[in-house]
Amino acid sequence: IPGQKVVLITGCSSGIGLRMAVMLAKDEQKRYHVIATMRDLKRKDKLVEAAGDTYGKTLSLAVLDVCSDESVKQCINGIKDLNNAGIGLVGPVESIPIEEMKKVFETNVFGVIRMIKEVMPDMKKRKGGHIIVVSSVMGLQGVVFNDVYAASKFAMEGFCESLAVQLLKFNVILSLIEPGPVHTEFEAKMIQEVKQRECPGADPDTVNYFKNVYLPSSIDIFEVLGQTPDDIAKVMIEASRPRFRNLTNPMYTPIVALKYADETGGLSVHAFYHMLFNLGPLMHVSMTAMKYLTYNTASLVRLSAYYEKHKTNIVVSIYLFCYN
Ligand SMILES: NC(=O)C1=CN([C@@H]2O[C@H](COP(=O)(O)OP(=O)(O)OC[C@H]3O[C@@H](n4cnc5c(N)ncnc54)[C@H](OP(=O)(O)O)[C@@H]3O)[C@@H](O)[C@H]2O)C=CC1
Ligand SMILES: CC1=C(/C=C/C(C)=C/C=C/C(C)=C/C=O)C(C)(C)CCC1
Repeated sequence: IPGQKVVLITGCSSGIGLRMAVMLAKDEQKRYHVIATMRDLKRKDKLVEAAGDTYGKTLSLAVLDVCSDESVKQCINGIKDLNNAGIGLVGPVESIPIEEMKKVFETNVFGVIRMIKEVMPDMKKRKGGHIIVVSSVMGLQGVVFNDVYAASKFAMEGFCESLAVQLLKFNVILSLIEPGPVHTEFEAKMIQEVKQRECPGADPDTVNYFKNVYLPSSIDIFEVLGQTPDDIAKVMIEASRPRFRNLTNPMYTPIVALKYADETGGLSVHAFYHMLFNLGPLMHVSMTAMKYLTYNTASLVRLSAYYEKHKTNIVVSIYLFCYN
């Protein structure tokens, strides 16, 4: 259909990819034709059901594995390319085999690069196109026990930040989406991974911090700050014009912003240490306080001015702010 934009999305069997595909396909003005891709079509039922009568009209299905050159080459013909496929990995570094780490980089880093390499030459030739990459807040700020996953998202951010400048010369836009915690299979897989991981090679203290300190905090953070895949899809669709960075969760933004408030990096390292090891249940209270505070934009602005001025621990500053 003339004027209709073709959007190719990777990783549509579940989560953010699935909801993005459905939301674009259901666009009332029918502006998009979505090619929803997944590596295994046996997993298509949830998507087909959610797509309803858009399936076969504004939404079609295709097979694509971001880890395979051949699969990517066979599938590509898109105008707008949304790189969403990704996998998580948590655990003490000592206990994770290098091979497992490489799988994360193969999917989250080389998977994205492979897709971009394939769609980019045609976009440059046409002098138009939009590449969207689902990164993470962990592409900007590491989180304890997520070392390898954060490293993979940092790698992608560096790649995209560099490439965006060149692409702009060809009128091709590159955008990153940086969600905080989102309730998808990613969350369930993470919780299961922490519970099941045997952590060979890690000492008992480390295993204890991973299972009995990190896990409850992490579950808590998902509970208090977690967004839905629809929230993420809306951020992209409702943006009036494309931006390079798109943090989707204003409640998580202060956590990412800490590193910019102190160039020595000490503030974020010590604030996270304090939140994880000293605050325990208090963190739940302060996160909840932050949730209510950030619902109000004016208080968010005041809050960030407060950080700026006092360059202090985020949780402590929230308390001080509450009493001010
Ligand atoms: N959930 C969260 O808290 C956050 C997630 N993200 C990012 O969002 C993106 C989507 O994750 P989310 O929806 O949450 O998680 P899900 O696990 O629900 O979805 C991930 C999708 O990626 C697909 N996938 C994995 N490997 C490949 C591959 N080699 N080729 C093609 N598809 C593949 C999965 O397919 P299959 O069904 O075949 O496994 C699945 O459809 C990821 O990049 C993730 O890093 C970012 C911030 C937070
Ligand atoms: C435990 C812990 C934290 C956990 C953050 C988490 C669990 C973030 C999850 C983000 C996700 C899932 C991104 C996906 O790409 C904080 C807030 C840094 C503070 C220090 C203690």
